[in-house]
Parts: sequence; structure tokens; C-alpha cells
Amino acid sequence: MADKLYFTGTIAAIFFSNPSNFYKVILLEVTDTNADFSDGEIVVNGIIGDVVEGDSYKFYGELTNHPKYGEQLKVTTYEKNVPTSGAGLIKYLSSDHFPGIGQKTAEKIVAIFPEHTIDGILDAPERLSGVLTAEKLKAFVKRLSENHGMEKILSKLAKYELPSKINFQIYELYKEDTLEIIKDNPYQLVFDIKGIGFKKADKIAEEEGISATSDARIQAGLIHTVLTNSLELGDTYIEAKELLEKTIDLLESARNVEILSNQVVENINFLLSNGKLQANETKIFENSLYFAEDGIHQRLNKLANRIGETVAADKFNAIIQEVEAVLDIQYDDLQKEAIYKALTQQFFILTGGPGTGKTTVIKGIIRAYAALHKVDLNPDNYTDDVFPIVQVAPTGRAARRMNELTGLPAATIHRQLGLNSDDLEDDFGNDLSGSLLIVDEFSMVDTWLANKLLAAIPPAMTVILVGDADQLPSVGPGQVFADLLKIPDFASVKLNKIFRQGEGSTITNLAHDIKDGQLPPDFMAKKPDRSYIESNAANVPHYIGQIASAWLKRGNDPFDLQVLIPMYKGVAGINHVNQILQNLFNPLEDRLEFAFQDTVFRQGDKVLHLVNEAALDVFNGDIGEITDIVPGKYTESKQDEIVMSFDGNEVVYPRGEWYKITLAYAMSIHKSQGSEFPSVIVPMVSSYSRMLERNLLYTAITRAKQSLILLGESKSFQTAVARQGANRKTYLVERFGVIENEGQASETVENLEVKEDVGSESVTAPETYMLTEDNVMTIDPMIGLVADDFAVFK
Ligand SMILES: Nc1ncnc2c1ncn2[C@@H]1O[C@H](COP(=O)(O)OP(=O)(O)OP(=O)(O)O)[C@@H](O)[C@H]1O
Repeated sequence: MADKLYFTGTIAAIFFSNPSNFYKVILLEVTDTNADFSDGEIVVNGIIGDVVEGDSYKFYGELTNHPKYGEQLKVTTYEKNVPTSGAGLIKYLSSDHFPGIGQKTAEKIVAIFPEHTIDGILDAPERLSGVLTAEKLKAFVKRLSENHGMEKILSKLAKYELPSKINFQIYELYKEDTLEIIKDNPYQLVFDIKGIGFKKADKIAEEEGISATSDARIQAGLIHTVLTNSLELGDTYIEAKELLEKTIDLLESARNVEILSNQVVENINFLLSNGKLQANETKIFENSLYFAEDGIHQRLNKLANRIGETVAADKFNAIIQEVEAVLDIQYDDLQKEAIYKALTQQFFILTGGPGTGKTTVIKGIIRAYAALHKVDLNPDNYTDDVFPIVQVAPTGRAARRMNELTGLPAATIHRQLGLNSDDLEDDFGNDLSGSLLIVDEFSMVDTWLANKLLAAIPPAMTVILVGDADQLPSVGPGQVFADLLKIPDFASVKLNKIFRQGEGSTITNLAHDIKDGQLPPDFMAKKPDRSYIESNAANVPHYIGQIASAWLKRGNDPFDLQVLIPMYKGVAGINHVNQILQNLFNPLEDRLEFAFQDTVFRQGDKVLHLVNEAALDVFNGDIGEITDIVPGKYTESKQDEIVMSFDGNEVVYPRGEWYKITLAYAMSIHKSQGSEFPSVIVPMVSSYSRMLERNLLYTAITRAKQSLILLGESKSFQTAVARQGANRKTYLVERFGVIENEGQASETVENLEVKEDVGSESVTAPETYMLTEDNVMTIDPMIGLVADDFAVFK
């Protein structure tokens, strides 16, 4: 076998370094190579850790030929170049790299480690105790491992075959403890490193000979199951019995082993008593969800218990009359009640279907609030003070709509709180300032975000949550809005009269019928603003193509036509429909395109942003246009780049970030929440099977502002309308119930946190849980699990 291709040399310059993925472009002054290469310098690129200009390295890789820059080395591995001869080593160790080590000391060190000198010192530094004082030895070993430790560890990490970017992340976190941690408990990676899941960690563990029945493995499996269950189903907890079954399934299918249920139960209890999981009776929670629900409960309890403003009837009537005159509207009684409650309660919830006047009421609340509190509604007049009315929404589009409709500032919740990503971390962001907070589209806010938002509210702030509880619940766990509406203590108004009933407008009425569980008799009839086309799944793309061609012929803007589909895969799925619409609306012609996974991106494409990036002011659900695509040879990052405009905000993503965008001609109904479009096509076919649910169809239909095309099988529309989505399992409502019925127990956030601390310090050995013949376990009463609740095995 041919020797691996290498180039040894001194780093003359680091041209480019991307700290987030360790990609570097380096100019190397070549001193040695086994390649047929005669130049004195070569450009080296790839995933490379911290290297120092002027130092010598050996890079292994392949030669590539760059059209503009000529031959380059694409690095696979590299190491710091260490002299191998005794004289060379003595010179190296006594050089400026190691202050305090002179020629004599260096000679003594090399005499103790005549071979594999550097590795030898790093493996057994104590052997130098006779040569260097303890302090000097420590400093020397530190310098040496800074210079060589990383490469050494990275080369050993290579055996696990993880992507090099992940290897660097692991090293960044654990440094010199890396190999020890991975060897002892690779499951730790699941919790610490994004991108390593249970299965990958389990493979490493298997290689390291960690038993498939080890407690560490069972604990990692349990934590993984609790969290994935919440992420997949939207529940905030899992029943102990189900957790037991699912975890055993996971552990047994990943490795060929039998897992005993009592060992899993012991480990559940161990995790509970160590504060790594939380429980309420037999409900088992992932920590962050438990404390988020608890936080929502505590904060709303305080908020709702505060005494609101008293406003006399005649004063209120005078204010309403004034507001009605300014806005040129007559509020009906329920709308007036909503405005009254918003003025007089510290916490108020407003809900209602489309066209019932939620926005009209918000405008009234703002005006009435301003009249009552003498608030100047011109934000420009607040140069020193903050504007007292804060409007937020979960998506960029919803926030922009709030701003357009009220004429006042509005931001996404993430932006307002200064949250930077979708991470689960305990990053709580900034406190809010102002006296009135209005949150729109609250049904989209998950348990984590609701807690962060409520935690940021200052004591005297009035909070108004607005949304439509019949829409889909949040993408993340929980159904906070629907849950809060079930709590009788909270002031709320449900608007039910449809005001948007202009001539020829039937979409709103259809939406309300669907919400009430029925399809109107004229569902398939042609109406001025909606139509129906019968089609099976296979023909859906064909009809969409026809509609899109007609749309173009009429000179309409392709961006105004939105297809909303429940799922990505399949002939009538989002991915396939996107391909068809991309080729119709934005054909390749003689332009460039970039391929990424199964998609291609072209200049002029309509794209959807999939995550929140507050720092760049783009958010999950935002729609933009690709304005340029730039090959890597022209970019500073040396990677291909896509330039996009999101409502005028320019965002540039190198290839490594493209997973954050997708084509948006067709998009998921979930992602469309909080957005509205002039014209919408909603296909419903039986192949969407379990996705066919009432609130999904309702959400899709209510996105259409002017026209709607329903496309598919009438029986699938009927199935969707008839099927109410399963209620998510959450504990929020019960939390309020418990407080009401049993008095305010000592369960405050603070106490719970203390409890967790105490638990981890004085770990009480979990009691032994007995699995009897009948598979019934006795459970630690402290934790509150009851025997029969675990009796799952037949
Ligand atoms: N009391 C009223 N009298 C007359 N028209 C009204 C009244 N309330 C609302 N409307 C009108 O009904 C239409 C829908 O109201 P609005 O936009 O406030 O509803 P919405 O609940 O916010 O709807 P959506 O959620 O679909 O945006 C608007 O044209 C509004 O002017």
C-alpha cells in the first residue's frame, strides 16, 4: 500500500479561520513531502484545530486541483512536527516554546525519555520529578499538552469515526479529560454535545466494552426517552409505565440484550432522587419541562392575584365612545367586555377564531389604555424613556403584522428577550420594560418559551395573551394557550361572532364550520373566494402544476401563491411539490444552482427559514428570496454561499448553515402558523393518514386571506374535520387545580431548586424496589410513585 501523502512544513500564514467549524485555509512553507511537488509553498485547507504561525506541522491528505489557485492539500489528519533525533529534541525543548527549560534540563529530559519523548512525558510526567520542581513541571506539562495534547487526543478520537467538527467540539469541552470521559461514560456525550444522540454514544460504549446492562446506559436511555417523547408527541411528561416500556424497547433494540424492568425502575428512582428527572405521582418529566411548567404556574399565579385597576362604568363608557369615534367602529358587548377586562385585570386572555375581531379589540385596548393612563402613542416622542406598550409574537411575520395593524413597535419574543437560538439551555434573556404587554399568536408558544417570557415580566406589567385556541398547538412541547383557557381564575373572553363577512367572502365561515366539526353542504361548490378540486394523491402535483401555470399566465406574483401540506415525504408531499413549483416558477435556465441534500437552490427561489436566529433578525417561519448564489472561489469563507433577503433584511449563509433553510413554494401547515398569504392551496389526501386532523385543516384554511383552493379527496377532508387531535399530556392545568384545592403548598420554584441541590449533595440511597411475581413494584413514597402504576408487564 502506498504511503499516506504528507506535507511537512512551517505555517507561513493562516489565510482563513472559521471558529465555529474549525475550517482553515493555511499557507505552508514546505520542508518535506512524499508528493511529486516542486513548489516551495502549498495551500492547505480543511478541518484544523489551533495551529500556530511559524510552527512546524505534518499534514496528511489529498492533492486537489483548484482552477484558480492551483494544487492544494485537502487535509484529513495532521500532527505537530516533532524532531525525532536526540539533538533535535534537546533544541526543541530548550527553545522559546518552553520558558524555563535550558539546554541542560532538556538533555536530562531526553535521557529519561530517549524514545517517544513527547508522548512519554505526557503519559508519565511524574518521572521528571527529579529534574524539575513541582511548579516548573506543572507549567512544562501544561505547555507541552497545549502544543501536542490536542493532536494526540484528536488522533485517538478518530477511532470513534465521529465527524471531525464534533471531535473538535468534544475536545473544546473536555480538553485533556476527553479520552477518560469517553472511555468511562460515553453517554455523557448525549447530554453535552449537540449532534450526538443515544445511539451514537451507545456504539462508542459498546466499543469501549461498557456493559449493555450498565446503570449508566439505562440512565442515558431513560433521559433520552423522556425528552424524545416530549419532542415527538408534544407532551410535557410521560407516564412511568410508558417510560419503562419505551426505554426497555430502546435499550433492547440497540444492543442484543435483555433488560430487567426492576433495574430500569431502580434507575428511574435514582435519577429522580438525584434531581436528573422530576416526577409528579406517576408522571415523569424531563427537568427543563418540569421547571418550565412550574415557572409558568408560579408566575401566573402571582400575576393573576395582583389587584388590577378599578375603572368606573361611566368612565369606561366615555373612553370606549372616544375610541370608537377615533377608530370609526362600534364594538359589540363581548368586545367591550374584552376591552374592559384588559383595562382592569393584570392578566387577561383573548381568544377567538378568524375574523371575530381580535385585532380590532387589541387596537381598542391600546387606545383605551392610552386614554386611561395618559400614554402618548407616538413612539418617536420617547427618546429617553422606553415606550410603555410592548407587542410581541412568536414569529417574525406575526410580529410584523402586529406592527402594521396597530402602527406601534412589535418584535418577536426571541428578539425582545434577546434569546439567540432554539437551544434548551437555561438562557432566560432580558427582563422586559414597559407597563402593558400584548402577546399575539400565543397558541404557538411552547412551554419553554412561555416560561421565559413570563419570567421576564416586571411586577407592575399588565399582560394580555391573544390567540386562537383551535389552531395547532405549539411545535415544541405543551399547549400552554389551550391549558390557560381552562383555568377559571383567569379573566378571559372568547370572541365568537364573525365580523368579516363581506360580500362573497366565505373562507372565514368555512373555517368556523370546520372548527365546529362540520363541513358545510356547499363545501365542494365554487365560490368567489374558494374552490374545490377532487384529486387522488398521485394527481395532486399535476393539479398544483396546472393551477400554478394559470397563476403565472394571469401575471400574478408567484410568491403570493402558497401551498400548505401536512407532510414532507410522498408524491403529494412538500418536497415533491416544491420541486414542481420551483421548476415552474423559477426554472434553471442558464443560471447557477447549488445542490444541498435533496434540494437545489437557485437565485430567485422562495425560501423558508426553519430556526430562530435573533442575532440575524430572521426567525422560524420567515419567508425570503434568494438574491444571489456565490461559489466558494469568490467568497471569503471559501465555501459556497447563498444570499437571501427576508423582507429587505439580507442574510448570507455558507454551505454549513444551509440546513436552516428550505424551499417555500410548498410548506408545512405547522410552519405556516402565524403567517397569512393572499392565495392558498390546501391538499388533503388519505396518504397524509394520521396527520389528517381538525386543527391542522383549520390552521391551513385560516392562513388564506383572499382565495383558497381545496384539493384532494372529499373523504380525507371529512376524516380531518371529524378527527380531533389528541390532547397533549401536560400538567399545567392540574398545577393550578392543586393549588386551589389544597392550599399553596411549599412548592415554589425556589424551593424546588433547593430540593434538587440538597438531593445531589446528600444522595439518599434509593430504596430497593421489589418486582414481585405479579410484576408489582413498591415505590419509594418520597418520590410518590405507587406500586400498581408500574405494573406493566403481562
Ligand atoms: N365590532 C365590529 N363592527 C364591525 N366590524 C368589525 C367589528 N369587529 C371587527 N370588525 C371587522 O371584522 C374584520 C375582522 O376583524 P379582525 O381583523 O380584528 O379579526 P381577527 O380576529 O383579528 O381576525 P384574524 O385572526 O383572521 O386576523 C375586520 O374587517 C374588522 O374591521
